[in-house]
Amino acid sequence: MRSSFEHTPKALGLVFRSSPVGTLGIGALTVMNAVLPLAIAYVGKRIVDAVVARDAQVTWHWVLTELGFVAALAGSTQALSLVRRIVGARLGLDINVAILEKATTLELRHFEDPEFYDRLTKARREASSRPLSVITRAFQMLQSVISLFGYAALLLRFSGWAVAALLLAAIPATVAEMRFSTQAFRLRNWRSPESRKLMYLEYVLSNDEHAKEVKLFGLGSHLLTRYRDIGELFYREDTDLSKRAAKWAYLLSMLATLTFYGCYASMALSAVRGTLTLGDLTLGMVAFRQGQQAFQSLLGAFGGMVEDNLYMSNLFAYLAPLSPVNVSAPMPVPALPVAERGIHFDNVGFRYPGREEWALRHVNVVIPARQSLALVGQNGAGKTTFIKLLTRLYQPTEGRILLDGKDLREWDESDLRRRIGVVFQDFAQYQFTARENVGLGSIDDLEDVDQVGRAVHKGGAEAVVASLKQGLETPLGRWFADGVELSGGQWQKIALARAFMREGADILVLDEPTAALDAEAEHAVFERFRELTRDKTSILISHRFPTVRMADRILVIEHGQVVEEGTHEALLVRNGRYAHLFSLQAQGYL
Ligand SMILES: Nc1ncnc2c1ncn2[C@@H]1O[C@H](COP(=O)(O)OP(=O)(O)OP(=O)(O)O)[C@@H](O)[C@H]1O
Repeated sequence: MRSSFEHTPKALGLVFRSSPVGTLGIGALTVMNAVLPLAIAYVGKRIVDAVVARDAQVTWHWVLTELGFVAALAGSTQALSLVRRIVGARLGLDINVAILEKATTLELRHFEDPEFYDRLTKARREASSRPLSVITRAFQMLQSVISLFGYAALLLRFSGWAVAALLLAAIPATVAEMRFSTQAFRLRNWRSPESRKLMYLEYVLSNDEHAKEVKLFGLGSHLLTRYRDIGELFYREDTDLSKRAAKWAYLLSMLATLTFYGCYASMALSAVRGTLTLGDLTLGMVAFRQGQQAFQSLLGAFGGMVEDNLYMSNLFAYLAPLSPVNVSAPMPVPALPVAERGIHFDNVGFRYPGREEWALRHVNVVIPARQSLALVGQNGAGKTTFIKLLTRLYQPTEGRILLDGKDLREWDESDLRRRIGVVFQDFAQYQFTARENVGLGSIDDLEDVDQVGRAVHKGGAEAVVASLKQGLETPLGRWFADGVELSGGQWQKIALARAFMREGADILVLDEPTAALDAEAEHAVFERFRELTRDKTSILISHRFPTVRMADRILVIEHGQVVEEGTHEALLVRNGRYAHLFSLQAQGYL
């Protein structure tokens, strides 16, 4: 039971911090909504008594009083729903911001971890509405308790049995409701991976990125069938549960109705016998029925709280501090003669989370400052992984990486980011303006048009920008009005320019961002890149040898290990793996 409510105080805190005045407003209006119906019931009795006594003046007086109360109740009910909407809107925004804020602090491994992704989806799904629901229900419970005590006090004047019957008859229905809401929660949580599949299929079927392939390969009906199959399964499960819940709700509400009519009959007979006035009978009936509703609503709110707490456990699990990365602490490796400035991979090994195989193993590489290095290897050899480790997107599973003699793990995140400029092969295409697409490379200089201009020049994107109607201020991509879609190669030049925004960076990494360029254009880009990075450390990955041979030094990676290294010429003389790959390409096989 305790665990059913453990998130309630946190949720209340969340709502209160989001809208303190609104929360107090909900509290005050809820109390009014509880007290006014009691007053109306009592006034009703006085009206009937005055009518029976044939006293017109008193009747008028009470009728007008009741009118006043009813008007006040209508006002407070409206105000309550208005305040709730306002508080809900504020809270929805605040929680979504908190969820996204958390997302910005996540590591790459979290986004690639399906379990964590599930948690994020679950948190986003209902999180913004549940905390408000908790507070609404808490106040609803308060309102019901006040009403219940009021009606019970009114009823006690006639019969203690009536009060007991009132309370007992509502319990089974509530227990059933609680059970069904727990089952609904379990069902939705359990099928959350399937829900993500559903969302993904929806995405593939409805976005421009996939539209070409979906049409040309005729995937529409196949994907739609998959979508429909999962959707139909969900539909069946949901309707089954709803039907069962409705059946039990009906049966158990009949129990409450029977109790009500039992009491009604007994009080009516007392009135016939003259032991109860007509006013008392009216009051008794109103008190019984409303009391029964208040009690049911109390228990309903209680069940609802249990349900909200279950859903909120998803939100709080997501927002909870993350477990530290499961890797060895900096290893007490004997100090090696490292270059004063430069990068040192010291016996580095890495396994992706949840994978058995090593993506990289026993990598020992020293890259002195200002050297240009090329990584060569077949698909899946581990080249990108090498870059991900160097940029600390992942941390080595074993060994360590030193930058200027200091373990990467000990570097301050922002210092490290400032020093490294990277373009990955799957770089992002932001649906923003050209200036923003470039400027995002150094967020503090987003507005600095001169710096953006310099980066555009270095990235070789001048012609691209010149072809845009509104120049740098042209929105790119097709998502928003007036957006201009670029070709793959043009996007790559924009992404290159983005990397050059970091003017302070002394390590530049290009992970095959030029695949969409023709061989000549790629060569030109790398020549320029080499020129611009003469006094910097540069690392490039390319499958094209004319580009690769420009580097001072080449590493050949195979199955996660460095198998050869040296200059282009030295590697050719060696006549090993590199020479083999080179001759294949020279003959036009690669
Ligand atoms: N996010 C990931 N999660 C699990 N395994 C991964 C992940 N990314 C890569 N791998 C695996 O790690 C190995 C090395 O991949 P990596 O991307 O480093 O290769 P690469 O040499 O850059 O290949 P390519 O030339 O195709 O870009 C591959 O076996 C790949 O399947």
